[in-house]
Amino acid sequence: MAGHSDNDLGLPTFSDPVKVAIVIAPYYTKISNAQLASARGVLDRAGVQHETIEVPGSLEIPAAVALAHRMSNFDGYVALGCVIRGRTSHYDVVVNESARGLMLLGLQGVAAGNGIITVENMEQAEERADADRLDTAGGAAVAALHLIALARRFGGAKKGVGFTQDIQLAGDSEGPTTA
Ligand SMILES: Nc1c(NC[C@H](O)[C@H](O)[C@H](O)CO)[nH]c(=O)[nH]c1=O
Ligand SMILES: CC(=O)[C@@H](O)COP(=O)(O)O
Repeated sequence: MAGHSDNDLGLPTFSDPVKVAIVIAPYYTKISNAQLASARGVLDRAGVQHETIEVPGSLEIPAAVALAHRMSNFDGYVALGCVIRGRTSHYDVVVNESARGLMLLGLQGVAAGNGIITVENMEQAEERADADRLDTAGGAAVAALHLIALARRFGGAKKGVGFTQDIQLAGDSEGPTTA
């Protein structure tokens, strides 16, 4: 089990191939190496194909997910990063806007697990990146897989979730991008 949860949903199984993008901001090498190892381990155990996309910082992760979702054929995404509070309010910008971006994509039907660690110091980051302790990266990979399974269970739902409008992206002839 990842994080503080005492509930383990296990790994979903898939009858058709699944392709996942790990989108990582390797801001702190030791942390990102641990995150990658855990997330890749979960995806390998699930029998899922995956590839890794790197961006400079966590603030770029939602845009990278949106670009990949629009221009490639991934079934889901695992967002990995580590944001450690500094001496200004920039921490709040990075944390809040990366989370908001991923949530908005999720509400548009993008299957994304958020494994961006948001902490006060490196000690807290190490505890959350450690696969044998809080394992937030593994948890994000499991979350993405469950959202992919949900999308397939609903048959790749095409209509919106009711309170968001699918965004018609410029140049999209087939209509809004959905999962
Ligand atoms: N301080 C951290 C950052 N900051 C960089 C931003 O994410 C972004 O790349 C920059 O503002 C340019 O747009 N990013 C992290 O992932 N972690 C940090 O601790
Ligand atoms: C999360 C950040 O952007 C932060 O690390 C930057 O540090 P500072 O707020 O001291 O500029």
